[in-house]
Amino acid sequence: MSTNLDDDDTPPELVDVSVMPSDQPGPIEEESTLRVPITLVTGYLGAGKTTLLNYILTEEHGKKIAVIMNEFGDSSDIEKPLTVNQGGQEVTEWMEVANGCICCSVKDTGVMALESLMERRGTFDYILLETTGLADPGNIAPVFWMDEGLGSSIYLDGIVTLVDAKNILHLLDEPAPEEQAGSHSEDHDHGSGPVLSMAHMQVSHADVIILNKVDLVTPEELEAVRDRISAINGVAKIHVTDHSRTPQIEGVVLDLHAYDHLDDLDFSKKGHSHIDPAISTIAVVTPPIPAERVPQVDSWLQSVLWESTLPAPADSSPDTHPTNFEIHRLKGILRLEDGSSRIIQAVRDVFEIRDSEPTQTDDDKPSPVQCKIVLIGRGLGPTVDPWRNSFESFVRGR
Ligand SMILES: Nc1nc2c(ncn2[C@@H]2O[C@H](COP(=O)(O)OP(=O)(O)OP(=O)(O)O)[C@@H](O)[C@H]2O)c(=O)[nH]1
Ligand SMILES: [Zn+2]
Repeated sequence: MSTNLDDDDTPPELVDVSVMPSDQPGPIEEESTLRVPITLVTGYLGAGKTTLLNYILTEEHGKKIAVIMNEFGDSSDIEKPLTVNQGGQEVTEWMEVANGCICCSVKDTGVMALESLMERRGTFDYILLETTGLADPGNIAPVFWMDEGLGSSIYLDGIVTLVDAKNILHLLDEPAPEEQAGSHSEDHDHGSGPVLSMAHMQVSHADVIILNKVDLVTPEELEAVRDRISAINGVAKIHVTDHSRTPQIEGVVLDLHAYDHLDDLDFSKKGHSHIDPAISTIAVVTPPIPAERVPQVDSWLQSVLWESTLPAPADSSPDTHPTNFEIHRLKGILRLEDGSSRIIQAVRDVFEIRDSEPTQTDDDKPSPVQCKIVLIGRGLGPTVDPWRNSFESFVRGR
C-alpha cells in the first residue's frame, strides 16, 4: 500500500541533536537520572508526525534528543536502515521490520534497536519515537513495562497523538484499516460492537492530542472535531496547531510525566457524553481505601481488564450493568487511609499498581483526597454508577 501523503519516504532516521545545555537545570528526579524518557508520537497517515519531529529538532529546548522516525509504515521491506547521527559521526544499523508494522516490530527487533541505542546512552537524554500511521499505540506502550532490560533503561513519558483536523471525522466513522487490509486482525481483536477505527485507538491512548492542520478547517469544523475528540478521550490535553507548531515543547511533547503522577488530571471537564458511538471516558471517584485492600483493587482490575467483566454487586440491576465493554486505557490514583498513594496505569490488558512518586512541582497544591480512576474504552454504558458501585463493593467487601 502506498499513499501520496507519504512523500517524505526516507528510511527510519535517528537524529541526535546537540543543543546548548540549559542554564536553568530543572528539578532532578531520581527516575530521570536513571532512565531515559521516551515519548511515542502517533497519528494517522499524514497527520503531521514528521512535521512535528522536524519542528522539535529545529527548536531550542536544551535537550539532546534521539529521534526515531518511522517512515516504513507503508512498505513491506524486510530491512530498513536505522541511521544514528552523533557529532558528525554516522552509524547505520539494520533493523528488521516484519510486515512494516511498528507495533509488532517494536516487540522484537525494535527492542533490540532501542537496546543498542541505549549502549550509547549519555549522548542523548530523551527519545522520540514516531510510530507508523497505522500503528496501534496500545500494542507499543506496554513494551516499555514488560521488557525487563528495556524497562530498566527507558521509561515511557507519554503518548502524543497528532490529529488531522480536516480528515479525522471521516476516519472515525470508517472501518478499521487493518481489517480492510486483512492484516493480522487476530492480533487486534476489538470484539463486537460499534466499529473502531485505528484513529479511535490512537486518540483513545493519547496523553496529549495535537489537533493539527487548523488552517484547513473553519472554526465551526474545529469545534466539532474538538467535541468529538474529547468525547473519545476526556483526559488528554488538546493543543491546536498549524503545521504541528506547538506553543511550547516542554510539557506538550517532552516531559509529559503522563505515567508518573496523575494529580493534575482534569476530571472536571470529563462529563459523560455520547457524541462518539464507540469510545468514551468515565471517572470513578471514591473516598480513600484501607491499605490492606490494595490486593482487591488488583483483582478488580484483573477482572475488568483481562476478562472484560465488571464484578457485579449483590444489589446491582442486570439492566444497567455493563457486560459488553473493552477498556483501552486506564489511569488512576489510589488514596489510602494511611495517607500514602498508589498509581495505577493500564494500556489494554497490561497494568501496574505502584507507589506514587512525590513530585516537586505539586508541593504548593493540596493533594486530592479522593481515589480517582479514569477509564477510556468501548461500551462503558450510560452512567458511571455501576462502575463506582462495583469498585466500592468489591474493594471494600461490602
Ligand atoms: N495545510 C497543512 N498541511 C500540513 C500541516 N501539517 C502538516 N502538513 C502537511 O501534511 C503532509 C503530511 O505531513 P507529515 O508530517 O509527513 O505527516 P506524517 O504524520 O508524518 O505522515 P506519515 O508518516 O505518512 O504517516 C505534509 O505535506 C505536510 O507538509 C498543517 O497544519 N496544515
Ligand atoms: Zn500489528
